[in-house]
Amino acid sequence: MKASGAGGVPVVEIKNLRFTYPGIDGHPPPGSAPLIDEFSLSLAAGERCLLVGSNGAGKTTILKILGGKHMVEPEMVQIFGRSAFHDTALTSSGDLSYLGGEVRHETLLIAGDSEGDNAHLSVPPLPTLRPCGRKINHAGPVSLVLPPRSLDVVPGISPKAPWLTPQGIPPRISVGRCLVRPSYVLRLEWRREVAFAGFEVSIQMDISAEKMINGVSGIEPNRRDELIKVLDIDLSWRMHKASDGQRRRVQICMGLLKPFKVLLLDEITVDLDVLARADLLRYLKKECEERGATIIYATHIFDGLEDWPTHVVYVAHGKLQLALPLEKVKQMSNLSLMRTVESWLRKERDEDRRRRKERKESGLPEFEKPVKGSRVTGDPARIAIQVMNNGWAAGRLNSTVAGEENFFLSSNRVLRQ
Ligand SMILES: Nc1ncnc2c1ncn2[C@@H]1O[C@H](COP(=O)(O)OP(=O)(O)OP(=O)(O)O)[C@@H](O)[C@H]1O
Repeated sequence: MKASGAGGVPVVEIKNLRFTYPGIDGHPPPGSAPLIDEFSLSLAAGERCLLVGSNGAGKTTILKILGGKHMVEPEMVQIFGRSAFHDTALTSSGDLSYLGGEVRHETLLIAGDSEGDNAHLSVPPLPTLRPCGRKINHAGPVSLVLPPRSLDVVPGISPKAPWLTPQGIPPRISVGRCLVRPSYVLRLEWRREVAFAGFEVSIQMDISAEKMINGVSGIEPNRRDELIKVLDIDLSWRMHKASDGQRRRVQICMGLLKPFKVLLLDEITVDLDVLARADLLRYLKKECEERGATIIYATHIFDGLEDWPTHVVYVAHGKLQLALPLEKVKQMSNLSLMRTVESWLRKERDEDRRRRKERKESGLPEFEKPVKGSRVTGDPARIAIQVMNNGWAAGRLNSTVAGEENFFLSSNRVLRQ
């Protein structure tokens, strides 16, 4: 099934997307079913797509793939005809913006050593990413590997890793008792249970909202002022003392400062009061109508959304179920949008229950057993070749380490001082 924008050139194009969360072994276990499968969608400039589905349906995964956070084959997901994962300029320019929800995937830069510009083809296997005795046992996907001279395209270098600067990385980095000679930088992601602003700056430290917002350079002052007004931000708020909703407003403001062309929103309005949410939705609609921005918004909150989207996309079990213009949805059902979606989800749940009952009655386990350690994206034959070429399939490296220890340095040539 496929949704098409109103005849315009597609800005967002998903073609037969197939994705399974990769793991550290880099190989697909036999029989693993893809999490997202045969998913196609196309959206044009100015369109606002509401992405709906039950918990675990795959909405966040789809948004993150669109945001270039998971590797898929380039032709499967294109933004302005470019692969979001491979073409990092899409996000670094601000053209493509992802604003995540409560549990945010934070970026981690790892320096290591590998030869040449094709560093991304020779990422060392996981064990070599454990220098200094630090254990990496829980992870985010490897989303980007860059040779150091590409470092300036990585947005939001964390101030917690002062050795990483937009100018490049020094020839030697000292970490604890280790001296690392890096020639590539790995960008990993991992889940973190605290709110973060875009730009990888913690928004729970003792810093004013003003400093955070004005600290982003190259922003058009009128746009900044308008966002501060729309989100009703008091610039004197100290972030460590702000309420969840106040912090969330600053996070959203920072995520919208650059005039995005495509915005991916993964439920970010949970902490907002009714007024803030309504004003934000109005602002986003205006961005689409006046600037031709395209927005995909995954949410479970339908308040104020009745006439907001131009399209509604329903995903269940990683598969596209419906992708329709809002008018078509309204023609299909006399109910409100929320009640319509509720009826879809109810039907899906009843189907699931019926299937489980049938399995049980025929002596099978009620729930299908997930294959552990699922691994691969795209066509298995092609992936096999990629794995052979680079010794690395997109993997997840999860970190349970918090605070200062968030930043790992790794190398397959770690020198002792
Ligand atoms: N890092 C991960 N590794 C393996 N599986 C994952 C990972 N993240 C999510 N999943 C699985 O992928 C499926 C889809 O998750 P996803 O977060 O995309 O769903 P969602 O539709 O956004 O759900 P919700 O509405 O609850 O936010 C779930 O079954 C989830 O368990």
